[in-house]
Amino acid sequence: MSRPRSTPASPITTPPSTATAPVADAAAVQDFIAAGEILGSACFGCGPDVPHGLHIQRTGRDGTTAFAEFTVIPEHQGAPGLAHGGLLATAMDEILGTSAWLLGRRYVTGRLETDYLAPVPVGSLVHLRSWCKGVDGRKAYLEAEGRLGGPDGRVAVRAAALFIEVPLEHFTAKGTP
Ligand SMILES: CCCCCCCCCCCCCCCC(=O)SCCNC(=O)CCNC(=O)[C@H](O)C(C)(C)COP(=O)(O)OP(=O)(O)OC[C@H]1O[C@@H](n2cnc3c(N)ncnc32)[C@H](O)[C@@H]1OP(=O)(O)O
Repeated sequence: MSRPRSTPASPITTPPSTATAPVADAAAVQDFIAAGEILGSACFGCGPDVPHGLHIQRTGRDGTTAFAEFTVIPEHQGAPGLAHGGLLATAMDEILGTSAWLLGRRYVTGRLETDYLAPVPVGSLVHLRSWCKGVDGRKAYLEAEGRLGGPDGRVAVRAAALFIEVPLEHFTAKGTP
């Protein structure tokens, strides 16, 4: 059996040689407030009004690196006593999206790749971190991880993603359900 790769990224989520270093936008926090007015409080990842949502709390940022945490509750269970893998991918998506928005533009997930390295028991406090590795036109290349036992504890889940910049209308225009 081969060992896990040192990065979760496939060629699709690896920045090409033409990518530039990410630059955090100082106005992004203000943009988040405007984004919050659009997104509301119903986000499954971070919305406070979703009864069994993840209730992810953003705890800080450093450049384009975003930090957050959430607690796995019984409603998040998959296999007995353990967090559902899809739910952990959702947590990765949320923290990746937060890092992408620190770039000061509007991004959505185009591709999400997730590695599960250790089981996450119900009751765990999961420490999330995400950072941007590069930007190439509308594409942003990001990675994320979720740790147990503290912000520098064991990595239980990690992800790589390609985010695509979109116009405001992506969120405001109503398509056909
Ligand atoms: C107090 C309140 C605080 C608020 C604080 C806010 C903070 C904010 C936190 C947000 C936290 C939530 C984070 C959740 C984030 C989601 O979960 S977003 C929801 C899930 N994602 C979606 O719904 C996206 C659905 N897909 C689409 O809408 C469209 O496919 C896209 C992604 C916009 C792209 O469509 P398009 O604009 O027509 O562009 P297109 O030409 O197809 O693609 C552009 C380029 O990207 C490439 N590409 C696109 N998709 C892919 C792919 N899957 N694989 C490879 N390449 C791809 C294309 O090949 C193309 O490449 P080039 O030809 O330019 O080289």
